[in-house]
Amino acid sequence: MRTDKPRDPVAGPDAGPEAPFPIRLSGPVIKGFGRGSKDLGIPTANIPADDLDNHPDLKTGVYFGVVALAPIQSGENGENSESGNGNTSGTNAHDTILPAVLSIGYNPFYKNTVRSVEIHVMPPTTQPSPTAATQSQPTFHRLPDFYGTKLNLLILGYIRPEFDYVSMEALIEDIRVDCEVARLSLLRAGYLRYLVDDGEGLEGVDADREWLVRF
Ligand SMILES: Cc1cc2nc3c(=O)[nH]c(=O)nc-3n(C[C@H](O)[C@H](O)[C@H](O)COP(=O)(O)O)c2cc1C
Ligand SMILES: Nc1ncnc2c1ncn2[C@@H]1O[C@H](COP(=O)(O)OP(=O)(O)O)[C@@H](O)[C@H]1O
Ligand SMILES: [Mg+2]
Repeated sequence: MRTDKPRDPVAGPDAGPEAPFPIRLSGPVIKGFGRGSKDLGIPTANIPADDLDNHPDLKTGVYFGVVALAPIQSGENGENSESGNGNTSGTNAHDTILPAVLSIGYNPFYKNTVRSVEIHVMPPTTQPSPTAATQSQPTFHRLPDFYGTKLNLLILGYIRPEFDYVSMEALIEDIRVDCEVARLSLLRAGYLRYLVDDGEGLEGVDADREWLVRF
């Protein structure tokens, strides 16, 4: 169970990801238990946990990183189904590397028996955070549904273990703080370079950014 200890505002070393990070996971977005949006108001894109077999030492918990979504396929007549997809964020998620916060594990609050990998995609860091404590009514980022789309995820750091909670409100509040920790963590130069090309030409970073948008 979570204690009332104040949370650290950032996670991971300031200089940038430290081994075993960055970790690459990818897969098609699959159906979960349908709780993220319905119960919590926090959509999470679930991907198969199979890739975790390559990382047997990776513990369950909450992590931050960056994601990219495969481009939307053109329709039968060659038209792009992008138009009218209801994306109100002002950016095309399918063109962009976006910040993310994720949980890997058994969701102790719900007592799942299978391990899941669930990613909450956040708005670009250039936009105001919808989950900031200063918002009168914090809300979680929502895109048009993208089930079946291939998603590439680069995990850059560990935030905390998974907990059980006394109430759903307490779980939601902790996930809200996770979003803020992820955002502030990614705004440091050593992490921001995964979201935005900093022109430094760092070999590992460039290779990871290229991998992210290769589908
Ligand atoms: C950043 C983040 C942190 C989470 N932390 C916890 C946690 O500590 N304990 C828990 O039981 N579930 C946690 N969850 C998982 C939620 O309970 C989960 O997203 C919800 O059950 C939705 O599942 P679904 O995708 O199967 O619908 C977390 C999810 C996210 C995105
Ligand atoms: N910001 C977002 N992050 C992740 N998924 C999102 C987001 N906005 C919309 N979605 C969509 O919502 C779905 C997840 O909703 P959720 O309620 O967690 O259902 P499920 O239990 O099927 O995973 C994702 O698969 C995706 O299609
Ligand atoms: Mg989900």
